[in-house]
Amino acid sequence: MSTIRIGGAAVNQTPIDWENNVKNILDAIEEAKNANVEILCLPELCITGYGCEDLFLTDWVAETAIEYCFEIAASCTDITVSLGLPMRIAGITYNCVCLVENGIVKGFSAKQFLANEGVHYETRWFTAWPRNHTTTFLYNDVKYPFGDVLYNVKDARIGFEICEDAWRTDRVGIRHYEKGATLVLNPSASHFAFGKSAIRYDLVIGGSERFDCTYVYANLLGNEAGRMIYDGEVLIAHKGKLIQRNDRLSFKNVNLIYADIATDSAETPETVLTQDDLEKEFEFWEATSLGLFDYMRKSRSKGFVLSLSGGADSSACAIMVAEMIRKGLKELGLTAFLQKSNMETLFDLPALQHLPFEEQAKKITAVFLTTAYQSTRNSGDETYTSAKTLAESIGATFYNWSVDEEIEQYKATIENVIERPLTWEKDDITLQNIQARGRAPIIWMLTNVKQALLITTSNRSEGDVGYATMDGDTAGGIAPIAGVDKDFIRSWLRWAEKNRNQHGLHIVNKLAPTAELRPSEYTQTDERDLMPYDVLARIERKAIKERLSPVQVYTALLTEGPYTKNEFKYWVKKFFRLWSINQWKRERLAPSFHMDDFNIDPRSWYRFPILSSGFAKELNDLDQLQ
Ligand SMILES: Nc1ncnc2c1ncn2[C@@H]1O[C@H](COP(=O)(O)OP(=O)(O)OC[C@H]2O[C@@H]([n+]3cccc(C(=O)O)c3)[C@H](O)[C@@H]2O)[C@@H](O)[C@H]1O
Ligand SMILES: Nc1ncnc2c1ncn2[C@@H]1O[C@H](COP(=O)(O)OP(=O)(O)OP(=O)(O)O)[C@@H](O)[C@H]1O
Ligand SMILES: NC(=O)CC[C@H](N)C(=O)O
Repeated sequence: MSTIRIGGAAVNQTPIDWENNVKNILDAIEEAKNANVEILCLPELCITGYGCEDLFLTDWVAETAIEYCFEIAASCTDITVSLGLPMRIAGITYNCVCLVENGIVKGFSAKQFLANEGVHYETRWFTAWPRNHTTTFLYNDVKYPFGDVLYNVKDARIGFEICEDAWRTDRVGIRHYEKGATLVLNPSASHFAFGKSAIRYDLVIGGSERFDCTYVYANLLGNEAGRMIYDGEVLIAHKGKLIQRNDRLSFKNVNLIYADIATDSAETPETVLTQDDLEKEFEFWEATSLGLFDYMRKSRSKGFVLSLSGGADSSACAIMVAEMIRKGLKELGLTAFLQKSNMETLFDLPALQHLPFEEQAKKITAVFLTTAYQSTRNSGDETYTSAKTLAESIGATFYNWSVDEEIEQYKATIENVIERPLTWEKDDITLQNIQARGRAPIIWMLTNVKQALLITTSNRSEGDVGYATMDGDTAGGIAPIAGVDKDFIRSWLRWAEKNRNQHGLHIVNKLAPTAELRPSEYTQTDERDLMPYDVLARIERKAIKERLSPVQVYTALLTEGPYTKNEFKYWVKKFFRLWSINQWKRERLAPSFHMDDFNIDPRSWYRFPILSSGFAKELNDLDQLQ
């Protein structure tokens, strides 16, 4: 039986980091050649990185990319490789892939369906290539086929579906099948979102069945450019069966898999795999760990600083950094993990090497994560104990100080100039906000000392309704949990205590979320200030993801229960009112990771005017309903 060995590799690229990107590509090719892979698929736009944004409109990025493309091509001896790059022809940019066979460029295929939904804005940079149209591209006096091209390599006839090309009902593979393709390669840059892998399985396995072909799918890997995380999924399917897949969300730079396909028989290979079906909590843990690791090293920061209140949000962020370290150590090993973090000079490696795993992880966490509990007179003992217990359990450095004196000083200065005392009855928000702001300068100061990243603990529910003090608890450079709602964060913490053995969470998981900004006699809780978090999450989904009007949201909630009409009406009005006046805060939040099937970040998924009527007519219509 004659077979062909086909592979796909995920690579962890960074926009215009030519050295890193080319090295990863060459390493993937080398690894593939060592494994006798004959045809290798690499991800979309892997030479430049997918997230170059308006750089795709420059001439020089495309010019540099094509130079690197030919340089890499020269080293592709004894193998066929696909290389993704932007190409500019007569001032128009196309999203392309180059096929190289044994060191020779065979041609270029251009993307026909551009991704322009949710987090994708490809039509801003690229022009879609018309189907069935082929031209030539002239480079160094040689003409190469360009456009909707099919390639004959060994016994295979190769066609490309470049990511979104496969996501349409009228997908490009249909025409490739009609033209006799036997192998479809799919170089992708498909952002991570909960449960999204299942859709890819349908496209890949379904495509291989429908087109009676072998199908190779290779996604980008890692937090490429700041907000989007790519899970590095690689799938190989043959005539309706999944025959190879990799582990997603790896900390490695290159993640290669391959399979042997019979070219002279209709038989399907013996090993048939099922879907890598991860639960949402597990995916959140893995994706956020990888997102943080890449963000830290690509921003050249030395670890993280966190204002740790002992409540759910800051504790979730602390656990994520601890998990990032443990995952990195397990996957890469001690030396490689510290080297990749650019932090190895901060450690005595020989001393660390002899420690058991958890001891090692704790010592590293002490350097990577510095936390501080910052009390005011309204802080409770329980939150202090919770913060301290958690920090100790993961090994983070923990400081405890009071910011009361500074806050009292600010208060006295203002009282002096306005010539009246500030009181909780009259000045509630002012007195709350100064406490949240009083914590910001000193935690930023510690962050500067450490040359670290300040984590902001903002979550999506808070972002919906602006329940945070600007330049206070929003202070920070990265917001790792801003892509998920508070209800989910709380359930994830319970999951992490049980499933990740994070025993330090036992106090956090018993506390009711509170800002702890009012004196204790006011018994402040988030849900009293706002509404039950599960209702907030339900309204958010209907209003933002499903794009329903206030009346439509209210009507849908009534069918679900279990609250009264008046309660729902009050909360829906509150949501839309707070949502609209707080758009400016969402514009100013630190970069956050896209996690769910929607988010509220105006720079990635959801755009909304900063100034608007505040749904005046729509909320009035809701009021009129019986
Ligand atoms: N469109 C716009 N563009 C620019 N600025 C705009 C603006 N609209 C209002 N503003 C300004 O925004 C300011 C008000 O915003 P800001 O000072 O942030 O304060 P604000 O949103 O009024 O209040 C903060 C809220 O967050 C809650 N909080 C704070 C801290 C921590 C926690 C917690 O859960 O731990 C909760 C607190 O209970 C309160 O409900 C005003 O000065 C207003 O002029
Ligand atoms: N006593 C404190 N010490 C240190 N940081 C604090 C303190 N109180 C609040 N913060 C900071 O302000 C952020 C916002 O508070 P918020 O109440 O929204 O979150 P949380 O306390 O982590 O969780 P929860 O809302 O469940 O109590 C905290 O995550 C933390 O970073
Ligand atoms: N790069 C792309 O074409 C991505 C689009 C595709 N719909 C995805 O989300 O995976």
